[in-house]
Amino acid sequence: MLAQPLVLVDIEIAVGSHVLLRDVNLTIGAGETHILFGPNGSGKSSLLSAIMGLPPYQVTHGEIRLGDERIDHLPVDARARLGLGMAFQRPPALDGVTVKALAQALEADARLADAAAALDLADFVGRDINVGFSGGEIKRWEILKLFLQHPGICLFDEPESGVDLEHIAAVGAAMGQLLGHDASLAERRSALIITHTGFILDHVRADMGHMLVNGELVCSGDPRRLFEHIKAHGYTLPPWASRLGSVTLDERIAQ
Ligand SMILES: Nc1ncnc2c1ncn2[C@@H]1O[C@H](COP(=O)(O)OP(=O)(O)OP(=O)(O)O)[C@@H](O)[C@H]1O
Repeated sequence: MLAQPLVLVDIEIAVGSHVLLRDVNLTIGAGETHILFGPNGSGKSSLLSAIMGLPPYQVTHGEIRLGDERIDHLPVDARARLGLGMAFQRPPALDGVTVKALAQALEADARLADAAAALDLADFVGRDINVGFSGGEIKRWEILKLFLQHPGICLFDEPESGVDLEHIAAVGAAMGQLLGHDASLAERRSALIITHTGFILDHVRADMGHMLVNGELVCSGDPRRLFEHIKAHGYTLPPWASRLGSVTLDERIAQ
């Protein structure tokens, strides 16, 4: 599926009456890869879940657009059909559904063998999805799943966490291949990637980085520079980054 721009306009995300994110404005152009940084509990996974349309995360203000289509009122399956795909941080086990069966349902049999081999999952095609998989195997399966689904825009929730040092390069290389980072911009997939370690920056062409603190996007800028700043100074506002939102970072952290 071809990449399309994903646009978030002034969105607020809540679970029941509890607001988790507010004033989020973000545009990921077709074929672009954006990186999302932020401390634990800042709302990164909630943001990805709300974009994907997963309950209980509700968009209570603003709009999410995929290409020309407004998607924030659509159920998760409709969003998937329009080209959104997500590699989950903690996906469920699917008893009775094998990797091979899902590949067949997605009409992706032809892609299965090579992609599974690249992710060292060739022996897993007959197994039920995530049943008895180790933490690292689950993460590799989530990337393989996106290879089968071929979405136009991929959301990755900490794809490296729990992956050992030998497999981490394979995960990074597979993500780069999935996103088409050796292809022209028109042939690439778009992506929004949550990372704490920054490992993915060695493997994909990241176009933009964003910092999320206390449920608000506070700044954006060059992803490598932003990551180096976070390593040196924590989740503080870099003087060179474009500031977003209406209050200062210190004010936001104090809230
Ligand atoms: N279903 C929910 N009900 C109530 N609160 C929730 C729910 N989901 C998330 N939260 C809260 O929202 C806040 C943000 O959680 P989220 O998982 O999005 O953070 P995160 O930035 O992804 O953190 P981490 O880096 O630790 O994975 C947390 O305080 C969390 O407890």
